[in-house]
Amino acid sequence: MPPVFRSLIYVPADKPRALAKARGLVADAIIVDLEDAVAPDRKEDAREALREALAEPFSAPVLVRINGLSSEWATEDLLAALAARPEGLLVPKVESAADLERVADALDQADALDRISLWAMIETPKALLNLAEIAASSEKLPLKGFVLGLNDLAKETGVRPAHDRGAFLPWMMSVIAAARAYGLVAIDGVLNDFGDDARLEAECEHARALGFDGKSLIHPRQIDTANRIFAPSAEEIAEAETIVEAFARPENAGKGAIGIEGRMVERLHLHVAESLLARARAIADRDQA
Ligand SMILES: CC(C)(COP(=O)(O)OP(=O)(O)OC[C@H]1O[C@@H](n2cnc3c(N)ncnc32)[C@H](O)[C@@H]1OP(=O)(O)O)[C@@H](O)C(=O)NCCC(=O)NCCSC(=O)C[C@H](O)C(=O)O
Ligand SMILES: [Mg+2]
Repeated sequence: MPPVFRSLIYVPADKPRALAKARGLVADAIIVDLEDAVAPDRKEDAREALREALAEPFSAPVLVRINGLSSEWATEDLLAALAARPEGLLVPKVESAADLERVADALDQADALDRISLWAMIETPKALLNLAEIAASSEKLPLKGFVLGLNDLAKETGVRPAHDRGAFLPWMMSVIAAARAYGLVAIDGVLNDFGDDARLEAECEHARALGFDGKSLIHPRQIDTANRIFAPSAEEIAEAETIVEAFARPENAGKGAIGIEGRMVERLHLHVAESLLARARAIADRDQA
């Protein structure tokens, strides 16, 4: 089954009510945050809350976002995260493959390399310049995906975020190219205006059209929109079924390209259709769980 990551919601580790709520949310992953959502003087409390929270099950896989590797909190965060046994670690401000190797070494020492996946935040100019080597590190490290950090990218580059996200487009597409080259999941950045449903819908449609698998979120009200837009629509499923059925007909056996309703359809489209149907099945399974 292909992985399903339509919606990944950040939850500040030091907000007990939000953590309690997150346990039952229908997001595809929960990111318990020790980094930017937690004030410097709350870092220790947040680590303690993380340990307590992960002692009980969540309805979705949990990733823990540690503080940046160059921060004073990184080592303690790593230890706390490893003890809490999440499904994944989200590493912010990754700038090179060497950064991920450092985290993987810590996982290795804790005998956790085979049970905790790594996710890299792409949110600095150096990460953009080093995307190829960061993605290629997945050949030896348990790197599962990229999560865009558009707030930090705006801060670090001077880009002024606009509704159409035009200035981010080349970087977003570079992330998609690097992710696809190495079979990684690609997740769009957050929309800070969590009360703006129309803008959320537009950003999800935009990200899906660019090839992203899902969106990172900051508020529970954003989950349903992301889950709906990053899932294949009924129309797309029907179209994919038509293609699969057409290629299965005896008269089309051995043909590389066929015509369906006035349109050329090649075997590569059959593979796209089969992937879409597999994703739709995986999402149906996830939604029933
Ligand atoms: C953004 C918020 C601070 C808004 O909080 P608030 O005004 O309190 O929201 P509500 O009153 O509407 O909350 C309603 C109930 O929902 C719960 N809630 C709110 N947010 C979450 C959440 N993220 N997960 C789970 N539950 C949540 C509240 O507890 C209320 O429930 P109850 O108390 O029972 O009534 C707040 O939403 C928030 O803190 N969001 C997460 C912020 C965060 O994590 N930020 C860091 C990640 S984003 C980032 O860093 C991006 C990246 O790195 C980049 O560079 O771009
Ligand atoms: Mg950030």
